[in-house]
Amino acid sequence: LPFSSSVEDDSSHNAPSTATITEVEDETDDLDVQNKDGSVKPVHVQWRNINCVLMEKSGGVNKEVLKTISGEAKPGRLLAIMGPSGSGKTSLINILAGQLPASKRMRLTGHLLINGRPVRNANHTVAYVRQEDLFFSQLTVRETLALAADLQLPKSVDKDKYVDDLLKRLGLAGCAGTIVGDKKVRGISGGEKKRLSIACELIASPSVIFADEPTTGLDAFQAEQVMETLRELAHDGHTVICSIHQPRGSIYAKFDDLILLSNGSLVYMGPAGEKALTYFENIGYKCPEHVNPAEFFADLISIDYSSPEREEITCKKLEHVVNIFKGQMLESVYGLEKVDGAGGVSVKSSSVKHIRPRIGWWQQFRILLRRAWLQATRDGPTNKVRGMMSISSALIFGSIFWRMGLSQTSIQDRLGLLQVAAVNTAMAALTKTVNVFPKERTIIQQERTKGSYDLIPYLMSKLVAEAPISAAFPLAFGCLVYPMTRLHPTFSRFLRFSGIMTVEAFAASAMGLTVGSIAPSLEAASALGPSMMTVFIVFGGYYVNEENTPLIFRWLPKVSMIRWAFQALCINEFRGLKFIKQKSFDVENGEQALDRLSFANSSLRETVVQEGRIALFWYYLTYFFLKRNKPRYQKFEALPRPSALAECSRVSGKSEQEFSDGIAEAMNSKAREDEVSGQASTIASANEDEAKEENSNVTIAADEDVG
Ligand SMILES: Nc1ncnc2c1ncn2[C@@H]1O[C@H](COP(=O)(O)OP(=O)(O)OP(=O)(O)O)[C@@H](O)[C@H]1O
Repeated sequence: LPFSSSVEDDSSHNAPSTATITEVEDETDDLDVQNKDGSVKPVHVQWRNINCVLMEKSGGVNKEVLKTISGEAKPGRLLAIMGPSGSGKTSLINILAGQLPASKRMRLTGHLLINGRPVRNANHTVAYVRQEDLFFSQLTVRETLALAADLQLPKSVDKDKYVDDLLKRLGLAGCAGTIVGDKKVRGISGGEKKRLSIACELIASPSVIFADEPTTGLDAFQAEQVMETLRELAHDGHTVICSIHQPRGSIYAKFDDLILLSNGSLVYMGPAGEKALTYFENIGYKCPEHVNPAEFFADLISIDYSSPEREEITCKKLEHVVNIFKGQMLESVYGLEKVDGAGGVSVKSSSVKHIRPRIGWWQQFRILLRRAWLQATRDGPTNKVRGMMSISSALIFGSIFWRMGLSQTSIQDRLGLLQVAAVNTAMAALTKTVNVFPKERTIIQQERTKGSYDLIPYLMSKLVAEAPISAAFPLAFGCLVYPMTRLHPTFSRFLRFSGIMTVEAFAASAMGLTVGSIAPSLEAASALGPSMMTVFIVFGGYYVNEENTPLIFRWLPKVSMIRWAFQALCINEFRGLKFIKQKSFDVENGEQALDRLSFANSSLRETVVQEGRIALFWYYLTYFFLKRNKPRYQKFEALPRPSALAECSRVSGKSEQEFSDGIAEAMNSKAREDEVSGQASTIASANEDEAKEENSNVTIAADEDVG
């Protein structure tokens, strides 16, 4: 269990004000998540000279998000990253968690060490509690945890007991039976959601817990409870790193260590509490009595943009405190030597590893089917809206096309009704899916990052769970519209009518899944889905005859789910129908009507098979895009090793420090690239070698190459 506490006493709990970094004794090669007795394995996270730069398209530096940030987080301690808005807290926490969203415009350099080793060699498990809490809204707290436990824990673990322990430990026992809820249905509170997020993350037994602004949007009491939870987890042996904007005094008192950031620069890194205040007092900034230290720091390191004079004064003050801390840091063991000496200069991989699911496809399918079923059947508001839409549109169309009869004009009415029925069914299914799936996609991407399950069982479970519900709405529509309009009046035709609409709803829903898996946001999906569907409506078989379609668009009717549904509905309706003939050129029977639509030679079976193929095609595309569009994280770029650094510095005419600080810029500047081109291959080969041989003679080889 993640909670059993047995953390070795860390003598650095009372470290001096400028935190010193000591290499953690790592006696075993195995950096497993837990010790054999089940306690959390201590993980020491260290980072050096992290530079994160946003580049302009032209190659120049647009913004320095983080400027040469170094620090550490120790097991058994709660580290808070504080700073004004835009100071780089989220960026730093993302980098440390190995989950900084990748961007072509971003350059990330520096070192990240886990228990003294480059992060790629580490085997630690990371939990990341994000600002946004994403859950399946219709599941209860207990169900949410139980499903996560079923997917992530080995068979040998007593899952019920595990979940009970988690619920108790995180203060969620009281709301275990309450649904999580969303904007439409009220569920648990914001603080409970945050603690549920933490609980879900704890199932993987992480050694390091990251929490990005865990108190945002919570009231004071809830915020206090969430922070208390994180503090307890830290004291249980986890390494806890959280970012926080401006905590109240009682929350600040829970922090063991503190990082202060402003404008991407490090203002302070060391113990929180009195020691941090003493540090600032010693450099001339005393916190007045009875003032919340967090507020004091915020005032000290924020830039006041109210007037040019205030801006200049506050910028100078900030520069002053940043420089003082930089000086102290350079004097301490924060310097480059120790890390570089360890032989690891470039860290090319992020700490996010691809974890394989623990259980087989069948079990994954069963668990996910249960979740999808609960979510689909309990989502009362959505189902109610869909039901009402189906009934109201059936009543409207039923009234407009009331008792059509068998006159010549009824042929046009029939075609109109069948077309609007096909359009209505497709649109309803598509809209429902694009409104729900983008959020679900984020959840499944996060779960898949944790290795909870594979995509195929997920998609299969979704299809199976939603099938009865997706079929219910077209059936309700058909039940009303069919007798009202007096379509071909046999029961078997009615059943086929409903079946065709259901298959079409599946195809439209599958297209909604694809749109939801490629669109970057819910808004984009809501715009993209209906506009794609409009094209399929135009080529839906009613407005443009396929034979008259320009060659370039000929493929469109073939992939339009509306066209195949319309064609199938027409075949179902017209075959065997006799019309009242008054003039010689009148249409005598349904076959003739089908002939005029170019549908005479196709069979119902063929059209339904085509519709099924379209559904499968969209399902496959959804699978493809979900697989392909998994979150990508920014990687650290290679930095020169000391010897090469010295040579680069000599060539560029800059000091080593200057060269190191500006390396991201240098990497992107064409001119500088040319300047250091002689060293580029050296650096690359040195870093490649280093991946193979940690401490060997790579540096010598690099030196020789440079020579
Ligand atoms: N991918 C990006 N593209 C553009 N700007 C970015 C990107 N990532 C970070 N930034 C900028 O870097 C700065 C730091 O951002 P970050 O989100 O880390 O700050 P923060 O301290 O967490 O802010 P807040 O407290 O408001 O969340 C901001 O000015 C932000 O606009």
